[in-house]
Formats: sequence, structure tokens, C-alpha cells
Amino acid sequence: MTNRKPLMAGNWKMNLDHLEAVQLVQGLAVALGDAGHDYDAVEVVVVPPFTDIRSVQTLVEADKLSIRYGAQDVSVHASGAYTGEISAAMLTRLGVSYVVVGHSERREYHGETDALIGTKAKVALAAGMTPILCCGEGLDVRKAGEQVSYVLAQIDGMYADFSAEEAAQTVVAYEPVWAIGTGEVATPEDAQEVCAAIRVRLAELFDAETAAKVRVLYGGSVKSSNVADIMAKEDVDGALVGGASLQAEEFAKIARFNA
Ligand SMILES: O=C[C@H](O)COP(=O)(O)O
Repeated sequence: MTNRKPLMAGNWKMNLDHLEAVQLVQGLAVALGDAGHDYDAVEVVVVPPFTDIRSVQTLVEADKLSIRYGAQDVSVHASGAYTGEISAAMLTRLGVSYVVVGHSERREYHGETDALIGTKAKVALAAGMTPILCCGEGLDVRKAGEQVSYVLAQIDGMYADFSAEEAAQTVVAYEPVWAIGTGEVATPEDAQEVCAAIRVRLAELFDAETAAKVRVLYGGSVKSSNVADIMAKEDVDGALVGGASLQAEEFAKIARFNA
């Protein structure tokens, strides 16, 4: 048995402007409210683009919503001449609770390395936000059957400078790149294999108590139709959802996987 609270996080990626963001969060709140969702049992988080966050904050505060929100990235710098970057302090001023770091799209299009991702995660933590550290193998690695060693190398790199106390406050998202936005979902067994290996590695890097606290999410073509089977796996503590989080009803159903 685990006391890790399931976390359903919707990563909107570069979709929806601030007006659409308000509509979606309102729709999600209504769908979850109508269903009597217990936010203490399953945490629900939206991760909009930076430009939407202020509007989401205003809505969440005005309507006293229990939905929490995150950012898709954070700068390693505190302030200064870093054009285009957003600091951790700017995010915390907007009530941001989570920061996704090292998404495979940041790794691919922005050359982010495990070391940089680890630094970003520590910056987020130091500012009081929870980092969601992403990892996952490409199709070539999966075909070679090397997914576990590949992902564990990413874990080693990202957590290299973490203390156990810091690590215990993080979330990991395992997202096989071949399953992202493709409709190709990993089997629950595939997800469990890697998520369990991540937890074992965290226990080796830190200790068993720390590893037991870290929530490990699965991401990659999660939908309301497949989420329950994935969530039934012991080491899967939630989902990082892309496309399906852009529809209020569908994301509400995902959050209510156990209803
Ligand atoms: O961050 C979310 C993932 O990249 C999954 O995206 P997807 O659900 O559209 O496959």
C-alpha cells in the first residue's frame, strides 16, 4: 500500500490563449464539481503556457478552485539579461505550484541536458515549487530493449546534485517519447517496468524512505479509456497528459480514473 496521492497533470504545451485557458479551467472545474471530485484523493493540475498563467491564477483565486497549476519550464537564472526567460520568482508570484522540467520536447528542440534539467528542478524547489522531472526513451532505445538503463542514466544525471530531502519533494514523469502524441500508448506493464526501476534507483541514490515519497507519473497518449489500467500499476502514481488535457470533460474523466 502506498500513501502517495495520485497526481493528474495536464500539460497544454503551446496550445490555448489566455481566454481559452479560462474557458477550459472553468469547464474542468464544473465537470469535476458535478462529479463530486475529491481533490484530496486525486490532485488535479493544469500546466498552461506562461501567457495564460495570470488568467488561470485570477480564476482559481476568484472561484476558490482546488485545481492547481504549473509552468512548462523555468529559467536557471534569478533575473537579468536573459531574453525570453521566466524566473522562478515570477512563477511563485503567480501562485504556481509545479514546474515541468526536461520535457522531451525541451530536450529535443532546446538541447536540454540532464544536468541543466537537474539545476532547473533545484531552482524550482528552492522557490517553493514542485518540479516534475521528465525522462523517457526514444523508439530506437525501446526497440533495442534498453529502456530501463537509458532512463536510469537520465535519473542519475538529473538527480546528481540532490540531497535526499530535496529528492523527496520531487515528482518524476516517465514519458516514452514514442508514445507522446502518437496514440501509441505503452502497456501498463511497460509503464510499470520503468516506473518501478526509477523508484529502485531513487532508493539506491538516496534511501527507501525518500523513494517511497516520490510520485512517478506516466505520460504518453493517456486517455480516459486507458488511464485506469495504467493507474492500477503499483509504481504509477499519476499521469502527465498532453492532448487529452485540452478537453475539459475528457481530462475530468482521466482525473476520476478510480470513480
Ligand atoms: O506532457 C505530456 C506528454 O508529452 C504526453 O502527451 P500526449 O498525452 O499528447 O501523448
